[in-house]
This record gives sequence, C-alpha cells and structure tokens, in this order.
Amino acid sequence: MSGFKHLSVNELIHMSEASKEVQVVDIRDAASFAAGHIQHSVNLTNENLAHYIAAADMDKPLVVVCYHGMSSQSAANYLNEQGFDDVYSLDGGFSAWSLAHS
Ligand SMILES: O=S(=O)([O-])[S-]
Repeated sequence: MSGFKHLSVNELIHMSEASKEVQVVDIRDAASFAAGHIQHSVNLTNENLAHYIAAADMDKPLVVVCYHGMSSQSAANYLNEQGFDDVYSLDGGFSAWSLAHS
C-alpha cells in the first residue's frame, strides 16, 4: 500500500486555509526554491533532511512539493516510512501551484 495521498493545488489551498498545522516541504534544488516557493515551505535537501525529520511533528499533515509532481511521490513515500502519518504529494508540483497563482 502506498504510504501517501495525492493532493491537488486547490486542496492544498483549502487545507492551508483550514489549518495552520500543514507543513510543506519542497524538494527542488536550492536555486529553484530561491526563485520562488510556496509560502512557509521548507527546502528539504540531503543536508537538512535528518534534522528536519528529527525536529518535525509527525502527526501534522506534510505536503511534499517537487517540480511537476513526480519525484515528490517517492519522497512522500519515504517520509511516510520515516514516521509521518499524514503525507501528501502535490499533484503537478510547484509548476501547477505557480500556474494557479499567476
Ligand atoms: O520533479 S519532477 O520529478 O516532477 S520533474
């Protein structure tokens, strides 16, 4: 069984409005993240991954964002295996989020 759920951009917007508890991690490269990212998201890298996991609240929803929604799925699965109970992969990734906000 897959350890994550799919989330649309609209669902993320509603989820964020409904609760301040949503955590968003962005697994794109640092330059892309610096050029633009979802408000309050954290750029998750190999360097800060262990620290992020150790410090995170694993009971809160966690949304994983990549470029187009492909690699976020394996990252979401991995983060679920690490103990996050409520993990989502953002369908369409940051490009879909940008389109919705352009
Ligand atoms: O980031 S991506 O795997 O969707 S191209």
